[in-house]
Parts: sequence; structure tokens; C-alpha cells
Amino acid sequence: MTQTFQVDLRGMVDLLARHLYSGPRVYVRELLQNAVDAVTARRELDPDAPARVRITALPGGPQVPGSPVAPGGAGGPDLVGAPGSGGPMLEVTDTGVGLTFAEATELLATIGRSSKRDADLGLGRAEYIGQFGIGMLAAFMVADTIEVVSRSARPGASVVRWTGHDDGTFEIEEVTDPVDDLDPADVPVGSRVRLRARRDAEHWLSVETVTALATEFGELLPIDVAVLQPAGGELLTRRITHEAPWRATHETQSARTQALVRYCEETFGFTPIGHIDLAVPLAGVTGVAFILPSAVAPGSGRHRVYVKRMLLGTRVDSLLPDWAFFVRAVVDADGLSPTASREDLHTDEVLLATQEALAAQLKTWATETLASGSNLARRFIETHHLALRSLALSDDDMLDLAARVLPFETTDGPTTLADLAEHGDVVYTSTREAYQRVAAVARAQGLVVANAGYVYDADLLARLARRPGWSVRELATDDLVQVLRPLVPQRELEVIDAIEAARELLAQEDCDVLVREFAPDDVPAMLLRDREGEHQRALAREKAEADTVWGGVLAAFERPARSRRLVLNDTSQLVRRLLAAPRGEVFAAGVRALYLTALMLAGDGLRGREVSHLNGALGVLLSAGLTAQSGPRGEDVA
Ligand SMILES: Nc1ncnc2c1ncn2[C@@H]1O[C@H](COP(=O)(O)OP(=O)(O)OP(=O)(O)O)[C@@H](O)[C@H]1O
Repeated sequence: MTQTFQVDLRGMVDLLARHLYSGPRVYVRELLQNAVDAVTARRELDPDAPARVRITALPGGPQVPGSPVAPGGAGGPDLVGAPGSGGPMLEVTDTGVGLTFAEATELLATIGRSSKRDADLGLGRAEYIGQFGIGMLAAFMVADTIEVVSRSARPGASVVRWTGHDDGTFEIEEVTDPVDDLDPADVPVGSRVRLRARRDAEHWLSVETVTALATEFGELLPIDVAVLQPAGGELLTRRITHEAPWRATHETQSARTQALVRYCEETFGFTPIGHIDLAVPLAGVTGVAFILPSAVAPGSGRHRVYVKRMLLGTRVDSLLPDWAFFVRAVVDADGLSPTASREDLHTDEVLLATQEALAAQLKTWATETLASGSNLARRFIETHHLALRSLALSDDDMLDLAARVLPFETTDGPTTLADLAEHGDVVYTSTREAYQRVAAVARAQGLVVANAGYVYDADLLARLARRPGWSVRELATDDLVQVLRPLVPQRELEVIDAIEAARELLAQEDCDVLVREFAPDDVPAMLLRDREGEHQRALAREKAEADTVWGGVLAAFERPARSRRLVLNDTSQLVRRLLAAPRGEVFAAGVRALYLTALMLAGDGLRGREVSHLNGALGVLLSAGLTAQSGPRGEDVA
């Protein structure tokens, strides 16, 4: 025997509320959407038909005995009833296509049945917002009874009243004579949907909530939608819909820009530094991306997306690329499909093609605008250089653009990589510490080094190094050693003992010592990190761990090396005095103090042991100084 599925409506509604929709608030959107679709359908039959939706939120009143009223006048506790009695009520009236008795019976009470998906019912789906046939159920999240009073646009159609309950039952009747507060003679073509708030959901039907939700979801809808608000015993009609600001026509370009800025301030809460128009005609996409006035963290894309002018969501990420975190976009799409919750976009071919097209538009804008040197370009680069850097990591065109427009810190002042390349190789340090270590000396030697120690920069330069036509390399210790002048042999001999003594002192710090002449003379010492030295240390460690045969092989590669070198500057008076000092406690303290300050200047920071070494060294230097100041009998030398 063939049977039919039974649906537990309360269970279904619970499922929707908890797992499909983000919350009961979407019930307003679903009602609005049905009303707008019905108006669209009627206008297809009669382009001059009125296109109006009115939403009335009526505050509750005392429960009137005998009311709500059941069809045919019999009292019943679960009917919507008349306004002014019981809990708050919501009424959505449209001038749409309406429903006949047969349509109401089939469409309103069959979950998953949608007139808008069904060509047999005479309607293609493209123009309609709804399609799944579950939207009506959303109203049961806030109401236990829904009443639809409708007159179809079909000639001679009578008035139908359908009342559905959350227990899964419904009543339907043709209303030919006046009944309750309903006179069929007064019912025009269209529908009136009424809900009475469930006791625990009354706040969802308050005038303020309904107005706010209807405005949020529906403000760009292409027809006249208004909320009727009670004021001084009357109902005021407040229109909530207006043309999308990027589609509205303006007399001048600057009037349009001002309107867009106002919209951005009201909607996103910031004044944009510029805007980028977006359009993908094939997917029916139009919109505008507003450029944020301050930098934001990557990944915080919060774009406002409408589908067929109904708000889909305010934090939709799937339309614009991740790197577009410097804009907040508002986009309306006719050709994109929402998921059933209607809170995100369904991933399909059209969405993928749209994503690509929008990304290309943002890139084209960047290429055309940022190289122009305009005020906007300058502000954009100042504010959003990180976004541009991250973009350059995944796209060669953007990499070329970044090289042309992004200023880098260099020892020759801020400049672009393209400018640097005009004068020879682009040499960079990949950490800020390395840059600090060498900047003063490199600058004095006329060696231009770029600081690629900021986020994305080292990767960006490494990527640029692989681009044809670019000669880019990381600074090697040897680059600097070459610009340090060796001492003349005579001087070399004079300081050889002092150097040997300094080496011994710093051996346990794994730091070699050498003396060179370099500018500027107010930098007494500089610390160089030696990749080769680090490699040698790793080799020595492996050798200690390896067996004897292999250890012997490794030994052949080994030469004593330290991983860091302290280069003393022989043009510095301080260093010359130190090298001439007798070996002893003060000499040792001087070497240590020079080493530790060079370490700090290199941006490495001192560890606990090093701090106490520095204090020890300063202590020695201080007491030596104080002793020298005191006379032979302990008197101060004036
Ligand atoms: N105000 C209305 N006027 C005319 N017909 C309506 C109205 N509201 C609902 N209907 C009919 O009831 C059907 C079911 O509505 P429901 O909201 O459940 O689904 P839908 O709008 O088709 O799809 P979705 O689940 O995507 O919202 C609609 O397809 C439509 O034919």
C-alpha cells in the first residue's frame, strides 16, 4: 500500500530555526520576499498594476472574550483574530498576483512546493526571490498561527482565507459574505498575511523590531514598501525602499560621489577615501567597493550582498577575494543563487566567474590609480600598503605595480624598488635586526640596502628576484666586509696583541673580533652575523655526534669559525684608546661593553646573563674612572 510522508511541522520549524536560519529575524525577510514576488508576478500579467507592500505592526491589546474568531464565527484559541486584542500582530499586505482557492490549498500548505520554481504554474524562476517553498515556515518561528486572505488576479476570483497552525493543520475557505472583520467586497486583488505573536516571541513583532528588520532586509527592493507606524491614534506610512545609491542618477559626478559617501557613512560607519564601481553584467552584478580610511587586519572582509535587491547578508566573504580587505563592498546580484538559508551564496560556476571578474576589476583599478601619483593614490598607499604587499605575493601584475609604487625603507631614504633597480642590484636584508645592524655603515659607504624586514617584504623581494629582468639579492656579510677597509700593515702589527686578547675574551660568546676602518667614525663597533660561521658550528655539532670515520670526512670541511664577528672601527677614537690600553680589567670591560652595545644596536636585545655582564663591565669602567678622578690621598681632582 502506498502511503504519504507525514511531516511534523513543529519539528520542521525547530530544525529551520536552529540549523538553517541564523535566527527568527529572517521571518520578516521571508514575508517581504513573498509579497515582492507576488507583485512581480502580477506586473508580468499587467504592467500597470499597483506595486505596493504595506507592513503594519500592531501592538497587542487585552484579550477580547470570544476573539480571536474562528472561520464562520466560532470562537477558537488558535486563530489570528482582529487587531487590538491579544498579543502583538503583524500584517503584510501586497498588491500582488494573489492566490486562488486551489493555489492556496496546494502552495501554502505543501512544504517544498514553490510556484516560482515551477514552469507548469506559469512562472519562470529568474525574476523571483523565493524558490525553495519553505519561506512560509519561517513565520512559525514567531507565530503559532498564520492567516492569509487573498484574492487572485485571475478574472472573477473570489476571496480565500487560509489559516495555518504550527501543529501542522490548516483551514481554508472561500469567503463570499462578510465574516468577522472581513468583508470580501473590500478585498482587492492581492494578499494580506497576518501573524499573531507567540507569547515567547512577542518582541519580534514590535513596531521597532519590524521596522528595523524590514528596512535592513528590504530597503533596496524595487517597489514601494512602507511600514505603517501608529502615531497619536493614527497610522503613519513610512516608506523604507529607495534606489540603490550606485544606480541612482545624479546631475554631476561629484553629486554621485557625495551620495555614495553619505551611504557609506550611514551603512558602514566610515568615510571612505575613495570608491570603486563594480559591475559584472553577465551575472547581473552591480555595486560599489568603498576604500577604508584606515588599515585593517587581513581577513576581515565584511561585504554587504543583496540578491535581487533583498539583503543576503552583511558579512558575506565569498564574492570578493581575500586580499580585498581594504574595501567594504555593497553588491547586488540578480544572477547569483543564495543557499536555502538565504544568508550566503551558493558556490557554482556563476559565482566563481563573478569572483574572478570582481577581482580583475579591483586589480585594474589599482593598476590605473596607484601609479597615477594622485592624492588618492598616495593616501591609499600610506594606508593600505600591507594589502598591496599581500596582493603582490600572489599576482605578478600586482608585484610589478608594488615594485613601482610602494616605498621601501633604504639606507638612501624611502624609495621604490623600481627606482633602486635603476642604479644596480637591489640588495636587501630580510630582517629589521639585520638592517639596523648594517644601516649606519652601509649608508656611510654609499651601499644602498633595502629593509625587507616588515610583513610580506622578504617574500615579496624573493618573488621579485625570480622575475625576469630583476636583479635582486639578500645582503651577504661579504658585501659589508668588502666596504670595510683593512688596516695598513704597520697598524695591523700594532694592534695584533690587543685583537688576540679581545678574541679570547669573546670566544665564549662565539664571536670573532677584527679591526677595520670604516665610516662613520662615531660607530665604534658593528656586529656581523656570519651565515658561514653558523654553518661551521652546525658542522662541528654533527661531527661530535657522528662516528669516527664520518667525523674525519666532516673534519676536512671544517675550519674554526665563529657565527658572529665584532668589527672594531679603527677610525673611532674610543676604539683606538681601547686598543692602546694595557690588557687588564679595564680593557676586558671595554671590549665587553663594546660587544654588548653592538649586540643591542643590532636589535637582538640582551639576555639575563648579558645584562649582568654589561652591568659588570660598566661597574669596572665606573670604578676605574672614579679612582682616576680621585687624587693619591683620595681627594677629588677638580
Ligand atoms: N503573498 C503572497 N502572494 C501570493 N502567493 C504567495 C504569497 N506568499 C506565498 N505565496 C505562495 O506560496 C508559495 C510558498 O511560499 P514560500 O514562502 O513557502 O516559498 P517560496 O517563496 O516559493 O520559496 P522560498 O522558500 O525560497 O521562500 C509561493 O511559491 C507562492 O506561490
